[in-house]
Amino acid sequence: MYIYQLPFEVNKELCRLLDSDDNWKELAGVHMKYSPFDVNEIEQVAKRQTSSPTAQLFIRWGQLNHRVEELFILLYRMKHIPALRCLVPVVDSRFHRLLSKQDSNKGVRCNDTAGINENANQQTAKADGTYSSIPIPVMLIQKGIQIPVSSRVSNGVSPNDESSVETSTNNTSTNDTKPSGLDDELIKKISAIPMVDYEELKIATNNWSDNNLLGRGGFGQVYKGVWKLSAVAVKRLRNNDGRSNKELIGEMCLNQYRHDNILPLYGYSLGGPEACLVYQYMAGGSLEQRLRCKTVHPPLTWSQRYKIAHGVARGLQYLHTMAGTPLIHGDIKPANILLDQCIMPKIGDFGLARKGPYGEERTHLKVSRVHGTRPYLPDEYLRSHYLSPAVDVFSYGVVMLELATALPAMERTRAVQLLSDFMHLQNRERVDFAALEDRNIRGTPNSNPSLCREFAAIGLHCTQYNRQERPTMLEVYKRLDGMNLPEKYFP
Ligand SMILES: Nc1ncnc2c1ncn2[C@@H]1O[C@H](COP(=O)(O)OP(=O)(O)OP(=O)(O)O)[C@@H](O)[C@H]1O
Repeated sequence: MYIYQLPFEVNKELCRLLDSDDNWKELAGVHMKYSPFDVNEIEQVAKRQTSSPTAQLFIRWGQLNHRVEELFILLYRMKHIPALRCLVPVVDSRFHRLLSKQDSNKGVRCNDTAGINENANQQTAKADGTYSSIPIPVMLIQKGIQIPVSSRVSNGVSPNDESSVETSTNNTSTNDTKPSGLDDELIKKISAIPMVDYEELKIATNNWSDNNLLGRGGFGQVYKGVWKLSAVAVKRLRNNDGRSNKELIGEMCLNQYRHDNILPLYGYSLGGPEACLVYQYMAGGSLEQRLRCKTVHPPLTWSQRYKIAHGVARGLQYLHTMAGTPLIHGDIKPANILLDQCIMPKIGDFGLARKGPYGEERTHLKVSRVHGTRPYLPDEYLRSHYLSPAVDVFSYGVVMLELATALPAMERTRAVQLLSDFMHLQNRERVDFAALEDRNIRGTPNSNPSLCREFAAIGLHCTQYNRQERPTMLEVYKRLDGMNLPEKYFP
């Protein structure tokens, strides 16, 4: 049942309970992740219409196709027992366990997923391993059971990208974070993301027509579609295998981070033959396509390159400065930088993102597995498995070198295969980087040797071997922002 289908009496009682002591504000701000601005706006609308702010909140949240089971989980997180009781008649019986647990613990937080798992699994898993159309958190929990995270053996190379890496060590004293860890925290995060019916996506993409195919990645294919009158890109994850699920869940966890330079996830679908993620469609394609001139668009101008560098730096510094725990993207590369019709960049593909070290005194985590794309990863991560925001800084540096030169990050036929190594060598040999400017614009009216040198210098700084010598993303952003450039360069 969707929120907007809540029976009148249940809705009324919930509004009464949540209006009291402004409980709805905690629900909206803390659990549904509305900004203080949105919360204030909801309050103002309710005042103007002399209606219940909770009712206004439900109208707004309900427009995103949220379901009562999702609300039930958020209320469980709030430990709001009367509101949970009120919802009991309209949520699936598998969720009632949460209430009894909450009751018996008298407000002590607990992790109930194990109990639900067993229960839900028995009731809804079909013999062929597929799942019937059931409430989404249960579906995820079931899928979580299927993901053999601890037993999965790394193959070292991802199927589609020979330069992608995924290595593991036997180090047991790691602080690795598991995007697929289906705990209470995860349920809280995913429950704020709208679920989309698989059939709707099939229609949106013209039955997965080849004409709608935008590209292929390591996790599956991406199709253009029109969904609810909006242009979307639908990532159809291959076969629900462990890695795809892991990416799916990782992306969902990250969806709580909203920023102009982060690709918005509109929804997800788990009910069909394949899991799908629905994103905003980015008409400008990926930076990878633009740098390799794989589109009908002309080569990027320098003001566009600047806009991209500036926007990606802004998005990354946002992730890295999350209160207490930075968020590390882990796979920054041109293929994961999407451009809208105005060349505003948005960082996508959060499947490998992880929470970084907590607290100011901790500089890095030692992780058990290294994920990502080799030419964009620094030595300390590849060899020592040290994960820190400096990993993203290094990757960003390689992207800056590519923006300046359009040379590939790794070239097997080049004497020095890695672009970062190659550019450091050129620097030691005092080569003028203007001579390495993207050959598509070098010598044309669009050429800008000084900006090319500046981009290369930032790229070299970010790809310093010692991570302590790399700048933070905030420093990079400020350096870009402080450049004395004509008006047209500024986003
Ligand atoms: N939101 C989007 N709008 C427009 N095109 C997109 C969008 N998302 C992805 N694409 C296109 O689909 C291609 C495949 O994307 P996907 O994220 O699956 O793979 P990738 O990032 O290239 O590789 P991998 O996931 O293995 O790192 C992209 O290169 C891009 O061209």
